[in-house]
Amino acid sequence: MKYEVILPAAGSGKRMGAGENKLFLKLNGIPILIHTLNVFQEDQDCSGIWLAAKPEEQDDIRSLLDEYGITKVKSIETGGDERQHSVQACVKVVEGTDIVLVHDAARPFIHKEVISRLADEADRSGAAVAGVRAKDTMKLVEDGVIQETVNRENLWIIQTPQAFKSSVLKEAEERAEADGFLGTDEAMLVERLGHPVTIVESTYDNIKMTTVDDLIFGEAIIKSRQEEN
Ligand SMILES: Nc1ccn([C@@H]2O[C@H](COP(=O)(O)OP(=O)(O)OP(=O)(O)O)[C@@H](O)[C@H]2O)c(=O)n1
Ligand SMILES: C[C@](O)(CO)[C@H](O)COP(=O)(O)O
Repeated sequence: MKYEVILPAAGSGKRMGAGENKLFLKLNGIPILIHTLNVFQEDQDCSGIWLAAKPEEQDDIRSLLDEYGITKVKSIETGGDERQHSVQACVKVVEGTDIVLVHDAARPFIHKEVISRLADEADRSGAAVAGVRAKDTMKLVEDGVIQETVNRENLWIIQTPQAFKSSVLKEAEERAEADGFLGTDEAMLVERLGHPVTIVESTYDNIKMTTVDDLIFGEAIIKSRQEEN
């Protein structure tokens, strides 16, 4: 199933504490942003990439695209203060296919096979997100005190990509903007329309590079994949 992908890349990486956008940090000598872009550059089903980036970082990103031979980027839009605003900037202009994926530029290890299942499922149901089952015992805590142990059978940890029919994503973003609603992922915006969102089982190594520990995990994932090949 052919798709376009939106990659929000306009974050600050505060929790990484590197003093710069974490997407420029290198794993195995290559910037995190390029690892993520390479996944979609190499996927035959991806017909175009729409990036959101800070204005002052766009020239550096264009240089990286040239250096690493990334040719599928159709547009670099100006990101906003919140992730949702960055995604919104791209949703307003994305065109090309009926299926649109949104994927954190900070998740460089997504598998092609998961992307493919997400695009197929979005084509069938209109909205599908990647997720993994909660593995640990889960508790609801208030003011440092456990309120209850939550049945983890029904708990999923949600990742990106999140895949949508273009019309569903555009309506969800428009309604959120009009209502001043801010969510932490696109599924939340679609859920509030009353539209069902399906889960596609992903992998635990599709981590978001968020804190310094993730750089160590990231290097280990790359090493283990190199050993597999
Ligand atoms: N205003 C924002 C905030 C985030 N993002 C992007 O959304 C993805 C997930 O966000 P997160 O991991 O929270 O990144 P940061 O905002 O950079 O991190 P932090 O919250 O630690 O500052 C990243 O690819 C990030 O670049 C974005 O495009 N625009
Ligand atoms: C969209 C997301 O990756 C799903 O897990 C996540 O919500 C984004 O992370 P953030 O740290 O809340 O920006």
